[in-house]
Amino acid sequence: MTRSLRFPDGFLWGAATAAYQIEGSPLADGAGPSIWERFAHTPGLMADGDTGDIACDHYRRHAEDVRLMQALGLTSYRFSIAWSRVLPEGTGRVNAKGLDFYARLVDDLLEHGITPNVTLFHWDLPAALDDRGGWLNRDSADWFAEYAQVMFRALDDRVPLWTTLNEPWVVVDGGYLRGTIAPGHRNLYEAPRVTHNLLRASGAAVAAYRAEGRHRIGVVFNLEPKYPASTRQEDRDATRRAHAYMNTQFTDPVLRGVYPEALAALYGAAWPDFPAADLECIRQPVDFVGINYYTRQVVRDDPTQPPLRAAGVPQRQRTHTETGWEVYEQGLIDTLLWFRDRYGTVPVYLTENGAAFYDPPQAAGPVVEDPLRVDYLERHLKTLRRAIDAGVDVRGYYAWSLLDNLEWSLGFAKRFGLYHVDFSTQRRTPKRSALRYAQIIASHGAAL
Ligand SMILES: CO[C@H](O)c1c[n+]2c([nH]1)[C@H](O)[C@@H](O)[C@H](O)[C@H]2CO
Repeated sequence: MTRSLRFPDGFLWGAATAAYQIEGSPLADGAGPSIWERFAHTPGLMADGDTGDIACDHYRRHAEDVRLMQALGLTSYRFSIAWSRVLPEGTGRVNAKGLDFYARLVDDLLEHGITPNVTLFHWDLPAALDDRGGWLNRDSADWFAEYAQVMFRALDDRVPLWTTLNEPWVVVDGGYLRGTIAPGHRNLYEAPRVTHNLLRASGAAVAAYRAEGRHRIGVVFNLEPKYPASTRQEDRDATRRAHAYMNTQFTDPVLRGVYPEALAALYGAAWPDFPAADLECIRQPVDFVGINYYTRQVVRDDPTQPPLRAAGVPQRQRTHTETGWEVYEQGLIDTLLWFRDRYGTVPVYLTENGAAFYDPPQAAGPVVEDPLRVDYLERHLKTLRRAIDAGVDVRGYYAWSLLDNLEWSLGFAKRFGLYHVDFSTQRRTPKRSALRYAQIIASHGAAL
């Protein structure tokens, strides 16, 4: 007798996107430039010279895309606000046309029975604020709280789920340590200060929400479980460092009010002495946490890789995605159980999960066949069901992504979408994974 895989009543079935990756028209109707406008137009930084100038043209095709969501039976849609579309200089003047775009999108979603889940910051900081120091400037917490309050006052009557930040780790590691994403810095001393100001900003926005919000607000972390490559003490220590750097550097301050002790040793002289009052702001209680899960990392000691002194060990015996990530669904339940055991019963949404696979060129038929993505989706949803059965309070799942889109500096070649996008015609075509997801949604999981 196989146990039913039905998900709990009220569980949300969603898909996720982000403004700069899908909208296009980045400077339309009075919008100001973001740091991604600058980064993407800097020669040599983007694969194939791809930019978000058009992307999926969602700014103009949003009504069509909401109908695509309805066709799948989605009950929720996670998307981000382009901060500089609403506040062109980042603070002060509000661009009514920018705000109106998001109000119309929210109203359209609600008319189609789709719950909006709104991310305030998905990496596209207004360029005008970067000119004032960006996340290196302690004032960034106030700038973000001001922007958040504008959005709460405009849309909180219709938006039941808000998140402050998407994946602060990626901003810190990619934007300030490795330079692989905007603003493209490579500075060990900047990294922990940016972590701190991002978390301060999130806390300030949550505090602003408590003053007038009527619904729920959280924050989104990418969590990647780390497994030692061997039982050697050096590998176990390296695994602990990698876990602190990528995971608890962010979850512990927000959910426990302290940074992991390992960070001071990891950053050394670059580790600042943060005022205790800052941690009180950062630890503002959240109503839920979004977790983005894609893969795991097997870790070995590597003294040649400062500051982490750790390296990933390829698991060549297993399927990998086009972004080089191992398909490892066990890591999802390991992560969710770890999260619950460490932080208790804070509700969780799986706010991103998906894979880029090479979708072979296909005749322009009604469906793009993507068997590897179907398998990835099924593996992870079955595992999510196991985690819920084990007592983890998971309230929803968001496939990354609704559409093939701009995979940041990797460009358009990495395709994560449930819908294939022909970027020369903007034609959307459902992939087999979209149809399978629709079937799973229609049965509330029983069809898994
Ligand atoms: C480090 O992987 C992260 O969990 C992660 C993966 N992803 C993300 N974060 C971002 O939130 C999305 O904007 C990306 O498009 C998506 C696919 O790469």
